[in-house]
Amino acid sequence: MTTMESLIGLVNRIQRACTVLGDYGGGDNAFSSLWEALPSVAVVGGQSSGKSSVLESIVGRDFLPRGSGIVTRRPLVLQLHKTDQSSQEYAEFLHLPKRRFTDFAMVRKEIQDETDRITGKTKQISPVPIHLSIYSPNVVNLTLIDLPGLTKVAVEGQPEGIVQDIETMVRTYVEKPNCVILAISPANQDIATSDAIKLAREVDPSGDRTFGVLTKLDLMDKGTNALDVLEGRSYRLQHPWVGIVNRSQADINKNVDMIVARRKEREYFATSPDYSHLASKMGSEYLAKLLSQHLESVIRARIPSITSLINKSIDELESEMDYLGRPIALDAGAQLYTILELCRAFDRIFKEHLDGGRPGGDRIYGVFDNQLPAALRKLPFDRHLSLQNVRRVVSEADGYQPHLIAPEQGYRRLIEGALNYFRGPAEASVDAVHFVLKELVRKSVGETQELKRFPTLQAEIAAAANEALERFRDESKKTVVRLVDMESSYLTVDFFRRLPQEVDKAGNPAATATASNTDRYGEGHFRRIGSNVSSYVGMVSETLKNTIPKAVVYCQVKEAKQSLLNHFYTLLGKKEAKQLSQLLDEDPALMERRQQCAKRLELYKAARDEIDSVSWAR
Ligand SMILES: Nc1nc2c(ncn2[C@@H]2O[C@H](COP(=O)(O)OP(=O)(O)OP(=O)(O)O)[C@@H](O)[C@H]2O)c(=O)[nH]1
Repeated sequence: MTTMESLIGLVNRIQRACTVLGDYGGGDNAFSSLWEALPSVAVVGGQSSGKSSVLESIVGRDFLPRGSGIVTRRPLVLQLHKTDQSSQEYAEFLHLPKRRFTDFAMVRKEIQDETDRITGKTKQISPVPIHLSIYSPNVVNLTLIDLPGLTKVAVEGQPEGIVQDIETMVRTYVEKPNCVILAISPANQDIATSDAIKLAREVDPSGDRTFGVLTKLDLMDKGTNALDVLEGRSYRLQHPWVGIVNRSQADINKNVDMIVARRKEREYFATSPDYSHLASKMGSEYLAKLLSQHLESVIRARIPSITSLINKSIDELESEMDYLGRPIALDAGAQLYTILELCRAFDRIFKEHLDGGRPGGDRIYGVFDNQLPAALRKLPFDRHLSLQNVRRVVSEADGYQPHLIAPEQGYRRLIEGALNYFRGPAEASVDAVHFVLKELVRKSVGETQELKRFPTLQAEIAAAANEALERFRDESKKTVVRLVDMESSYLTVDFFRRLPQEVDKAGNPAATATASNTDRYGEGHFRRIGSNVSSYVGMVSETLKNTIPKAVVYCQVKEAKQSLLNHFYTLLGKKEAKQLSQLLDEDPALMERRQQCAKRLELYKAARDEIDSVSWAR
C-alpha cells in the first residue's frame, strides 16, 4: 500500500541521489534535470518575515542559523521524517553520512560551517543545496527547501550583486511548475508590499501552487486584524491562507521551548476573538499537515510523468554511451583485446568497400577494364615497327653477314624491344590499384565510428595499413614486370611455325617461299617482318591484358583483404602495457562527456529502482 511516508520518502531519496550526482537544477547543465521534475516545497519570504521561525516551528526545534545580514546563503533541503513516539530525535546531513546529531545547536553550527565551506567567508551565495534530514516523532513527513530571504539591500561585507543573485536563485526554484511555493508574509506589513507574494504572483499567477502564510498576527496594531487576508479577500489563492504566531524575539531570548511555543500558538487561535472561528485551520502544526498532504498528492500525480522522464532519459543516455563507447579496461590483456576489436571493426568496413556494400571497390575493375586496355592501345608500336626501324634493327642484328633465310636475330630484337613497352602499363596498373586501395583505407578509417574516440590508434592503423599497401605494391610490381619479362624470355614457337600458312591464308602471294627469295631485302620483306612482329606483340598484349589484372588482384587486392593488418598485429603482440594504453589515448573532451553520462545514468537507474521499490496503491 502506498503510504504518505513512502511517497515523500521516495522523492527524498531521489533528491538526495540528485545532489550526490551534481543534479540540483539550475539549467547550466547539458542534461535534463531530474531534480527539476521532482515536486518540492520552497519557502520564500522577505527578510525578517518569519521564515526561519516558521520552519523551526514546523520542525519543533531551534536549529537554523540566526544573525544579521543574509544568513541563509545556500538552499537548505530540509527532509522531515516522522518516527515512532518513543524514538529519539536526531538530524543527519547528506554530506556527513553516519553522523547523528542529537544536539540541535550543533546542527545550526554545521549549517553555518557547511555554508562557508562552499561560499567561503566572502558571504557569497551558492545554488548547491545542503541536505538535512530530521527524524522525529514531532514532525510530519515533509520536504521543504529553505531559500535565502529576499532582500532589498546588501549589508556591509556582502557583495554588491547579492540582492540580484538571491532573487535569481529563488526564482529558478519557484519558476518550476513542480514547485509548491510557501510564501511567507508578515501580518504587520501591507500584503500588497510582500516580497513573497510579489514573486509568487509573477511565477504562479493563478495561485495554484502557492500557499500563503501570514506570520506575526500577534504583532498587529490593536483593533486591526488580518481577516481580509486570511479569508482570501485581499489576495486570492487557490489554497486557504494559514495564519501563524511564532515565538517573539523576547521568547527566543528566553529560550522558550518550541513545543511550548506550539501550545501557546494553539491557545492564541483558540482564544482569539478575531480568529477563533478559523482556529482549526491556523497554526504551524496545521500548516505542516496541510503541506504534507498536498505534497503527497502532487507527488502521486507526478509519478507517471517522472517515470516516463526517467525511462526516456535512460534510453537516451544508453544510446549516447553506446555511441561514445564504454570505458576502457585498465589491464593490458583487455586493452589488447579492445585494440584488436577496433582493428577488426576497421578491417570489416575496408572489406565491405572491396567486396561491395560500400562504394569504391568497383574502381579497381575500372582500372582493368579501361585504364589498362587504353594504355596498351597507346603503346608506340607503329613507330617501333615502322619500315625504317624494322630495316635498321634487322640490319644491325645481321651485321656484316645478312640473314640467309629468316632474320632470327632481327625478329628477336624487334620483339624484345616491343615487349619492353609493356612494363609501363603493367606498372601503371599496379599504381592505379594502389591508389584506389589507399583511398579505401582513408575512407574506412573515417567511417569506423568506434575509432573516433582514439585518435592515436586511428592514426596508427592508417599508417600500418598504408605501409602494408606499399609492400603489396612492391610485390605486385615485381610480379607484373616478371610477367612481361617472361614473355620476352621464351617466344611462342607455334606462332612462328604457322606464319607462312597464315600469310598464305591471308592471300598474300609474296609470302610463299619462292617469292620471298626474290624479295629478300626489299621493302615488302621488311614490311612483312614488321607485320609479323606486330601480330605477335598483339597476341602478347591480349595475354597481358588478362594476366596483369590477375597478378594485381593476387598480390594487392587479395593481400589487402586477407592480411592488411597482419604485420601490425605482430607488432601489437610485442607491445608493453604502457604502449598499449598509449594507443588507447582518448580525446579528453570525450572522456569527460562519458563520465558525465555515466553519472547521470547511475542517477536515473537509482531513481528507477527507488520508484520500482515502492508498491503503488491503485
Ligand atoms: N511576535 C512575533 N515575532 C515573530 C513572529 N515571527 C517572527 N517573529 C520575530 O521576527 C524576527 C525575524 O524572524 P525570523 O524567523 O528570523 O525571520 P526570517 O524571515 O527568517 O529572517 P531572516 O532569516 O533574517 O531573513 C525574529 O525576532 C522573530 O522572533 C511572530 O509570529 N510573532
